[in-house]
Amino acid sequence: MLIKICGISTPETMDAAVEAGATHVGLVNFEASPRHVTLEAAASLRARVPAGVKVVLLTVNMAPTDLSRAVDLVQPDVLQFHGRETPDWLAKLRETLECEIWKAVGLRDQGTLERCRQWIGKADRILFDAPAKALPGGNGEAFDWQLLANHDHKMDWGLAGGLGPDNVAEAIRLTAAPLVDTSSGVETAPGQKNPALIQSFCEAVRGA
Ligand SMILES: O=C(O)c1ccccc1N[C@@H]1O[C@H](COP(=O)(O)O)[C@@H](O)[C@H]1O
Repeated sequence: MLIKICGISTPETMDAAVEAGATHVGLVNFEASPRHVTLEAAASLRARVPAGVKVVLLTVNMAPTDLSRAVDLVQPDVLQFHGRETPDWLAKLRETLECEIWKAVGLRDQGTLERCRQWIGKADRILFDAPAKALPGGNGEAFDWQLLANHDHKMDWGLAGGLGPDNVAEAIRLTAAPLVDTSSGVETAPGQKNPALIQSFCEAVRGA
């Protein structure tokens, strides 16, 4: 089971996520987010992560020139796109970059789920999240997990949106998600990650 702890912004919480057994750690470069880190800060946090744990750099509608600087500086294992990026652009990035390309999609209904087929062969993984609100993600909102129950997935995928230590086991049971992703659910306030909550989340996933 893959576990992503996203929106990490301090060395202490990065170390806590690694020690708790996260397989992926996420850094958010998006100024409107309470979890925003500059690319320089992201590079410095990235340097603490041991081989074997993958670093995910999350961006939203980033300009191509800025993206190439971000990749050079941070050297992520995964780029997570959380905006209105097009399938063709991501497919091109997938061909030219060494890192994995993930696309986050706000899952509203069955129609959205069907339209997600457009990402097959264009992204390495699709991340199902709650529909956008004030922010495109990171709102701590869950969506109707029943939409994914027994769904015939045609590409790698993961589950995000409002997951925390108290509901992640149920989410896995209902959806059989191979990867779970949390941000708000392991915080005491927006942007304030908590090591004990990170630990509880990882234990709940492993116990599911
Ligand atoms: O975390 C943010 O602030 C954020 C900003 C813009 C886009 C995505 C963002 N977060 C990602 O959204 C999902 C769900 O987060 P949550 O657990 O509901 O808070 C996750 O991938 C976050 O990393």
